[in-house]
Amino acid sequence: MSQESPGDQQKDPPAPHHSQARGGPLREGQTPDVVIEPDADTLARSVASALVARLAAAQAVHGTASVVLTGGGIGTAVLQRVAALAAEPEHAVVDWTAVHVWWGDERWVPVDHPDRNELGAQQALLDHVTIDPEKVHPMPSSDAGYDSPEEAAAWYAEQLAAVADDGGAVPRIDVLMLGMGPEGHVASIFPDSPAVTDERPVVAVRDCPKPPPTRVSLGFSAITAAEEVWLLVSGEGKAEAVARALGGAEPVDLPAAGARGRRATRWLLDADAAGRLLRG
Ligand SMILES: O=C(O)[C@H](O)[C@@H](O)[C@H](O)[C@H](O)COP(=O)(O)O
Repeated sequence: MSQESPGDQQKDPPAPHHSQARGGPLREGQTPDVVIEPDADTLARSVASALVARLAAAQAVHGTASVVLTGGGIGTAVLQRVAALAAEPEHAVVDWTAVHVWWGDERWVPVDHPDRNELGAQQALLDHVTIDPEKVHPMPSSDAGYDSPEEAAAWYAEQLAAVADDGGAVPRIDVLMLGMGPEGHVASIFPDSPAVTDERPVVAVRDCPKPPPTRVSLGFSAITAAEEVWLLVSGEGKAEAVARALGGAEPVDLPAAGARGRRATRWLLDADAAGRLLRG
């Protein structure tokens, strides 16, 4: 994204790194942006720069910023790059003590389990910046004292609602990042699963086809309440799902197709993940 960053709202979208998706039953104003970088490392660097810029801009307007993190390889690589930027005085433009940090999903495992997305985010970013612990909102772990993931999901929904300033269910979320599985799952919303149609902002997910089988996830009502949804996708194994999502797949078949932001939806891809998109 040397020419265009996904967080830059001011510029017109130039080719070749930035093109409009075609097809699909999208309403006006919902057409996703597609950004294609040559490889995963370049993608992580450019998304990190864009995220820092977007959060700094949100802080300039609102005083605080709010981000939803994702696990996964590219999501974690982005956080590592954000930490690197925070260590460079000329790029340390985000006040991390004024950032609300949320998660898109979490595995129902003990707090110190390596599968926890929270642990990955701590190691990649949160241990390397000065944060306000009151503004960091991990999803509960299985050993946190909740009887069930359903109870934990309800608690997380309360946390979101508690800081929503308009009496709504979800606070302003400036950027919500999602990885995508090769079959099109986002957060822990899997194809043909009850979470696809669950209208609650936070849901318990059981019998996941990918281990661990039990999780807590934001639902579509929370995901689509975000100002901007950024889908971070790298690798050839995702290329078909990317093409189907941008080609108008139904969210029940391919949940990533239902991940849309209020103001922007950005598909941030490496060349391998973009390999089956039609050009021209
Ligand atoms: O267990 C999961 O549900 C996955 O970890 C998922 O949340 C992840 O974000 C995507 O599958 C993308 O992961 P990659 O970026 O590693 O491909």
